[in-house]
Amino acid sequence: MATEVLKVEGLRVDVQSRGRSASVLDGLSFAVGARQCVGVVGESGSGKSIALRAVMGSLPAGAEVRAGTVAVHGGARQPAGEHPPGVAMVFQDSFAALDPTMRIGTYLAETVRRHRRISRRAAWPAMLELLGAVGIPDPAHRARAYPHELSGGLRQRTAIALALATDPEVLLCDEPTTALDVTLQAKILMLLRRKQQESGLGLVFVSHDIAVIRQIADVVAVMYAGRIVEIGPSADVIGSPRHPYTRALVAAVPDLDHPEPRFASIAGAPPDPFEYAPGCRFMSRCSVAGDGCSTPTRGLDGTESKHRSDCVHDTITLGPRR
Ligand SMILES: Nc1ncnc2c1ncn2[C@@H]1O[C@H](COP(=O)(O)OP(=O)(O)OP(=O)(O)O)[C@@H](O)[C@H]1O
Repeated sequence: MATEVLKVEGLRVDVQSRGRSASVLDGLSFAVGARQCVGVVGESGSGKSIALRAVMGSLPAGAEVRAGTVAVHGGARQPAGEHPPGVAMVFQDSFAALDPTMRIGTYLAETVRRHRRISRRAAWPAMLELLGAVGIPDPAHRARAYPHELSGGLRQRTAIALALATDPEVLLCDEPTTALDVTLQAKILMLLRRKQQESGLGLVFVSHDIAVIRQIADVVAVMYAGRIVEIGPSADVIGSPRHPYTRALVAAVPDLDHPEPRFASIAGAPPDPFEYAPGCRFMSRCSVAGDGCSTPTRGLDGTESKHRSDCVHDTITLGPRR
């Protein structure tokens, strides 16, 4: 792998509800190289957002990091839960990222000024350049708008510009293009790709849309019930999935070349985190589950695992497949 810009190891996050506690992330480990994009897919509730927020050090109330480390740019491993330097995030909800009381140009220019330690006068054109780079038409005019005066698409692009204003080495993106139309989505993906090439930016890109992930990700991590169940080069994971869950997920994508595209869905629902049973969490929905899938074992990182290295059907790791 190229220079590693982010390494996450053994991340565990617990949430509390009515006096009970559940691990919604369980021993998550992955790495991102410079210019690399790690795409994260999985059903709703699998822990994609919580994973990014835990790495960013901005978990919602009620969620807490219980274990794990984060290292940036080959530096020392730090306990997860603090905002690591050089890491920025684009949230699903772009409203939350912007200050509703400030014109977007003022807010963005202020971020640029503080980060680059330049004068207000110098920050203004730099801000306009950023707005232009994310495809905002007529930046000088738009810069005077307040967040609520912008369409969802323009606001989302402003949020991306804001994240890029800090010149991050790693950008965590939580469904940043989901609300945008296909053309705009493609533009944003191209912009992120360009940033990767220009500045070596490493990306972690969460999406429920495998088509988008296939377009942007070099590596795909598939999450199920708080664990990564399969991770590897995207062509392999999407093209020839090994884990029964990944297979079901890929099979659920409609065949868009078919005259009448049809969605298949995965029967059943993911387990409630407060009810996680020992062993494989996909077992109850798995078409090939058998004896032994409910026996807990320990993975290399010490976490209970039936889903990863010891799934009877798969051995799922980064790197070339034999
Ligand atoms: N603030 C919170 N308090 C308690 N539980 C939470 C909190 N936020 C998330 N959870 C729980 O953590 C688990 C993972 O949620 P998360 O939002 O990370 O899933 P996701 O994969 O990002 O889903 P989606 O695709 O719908 O955004 C879920 O079971 C969710 O109910």
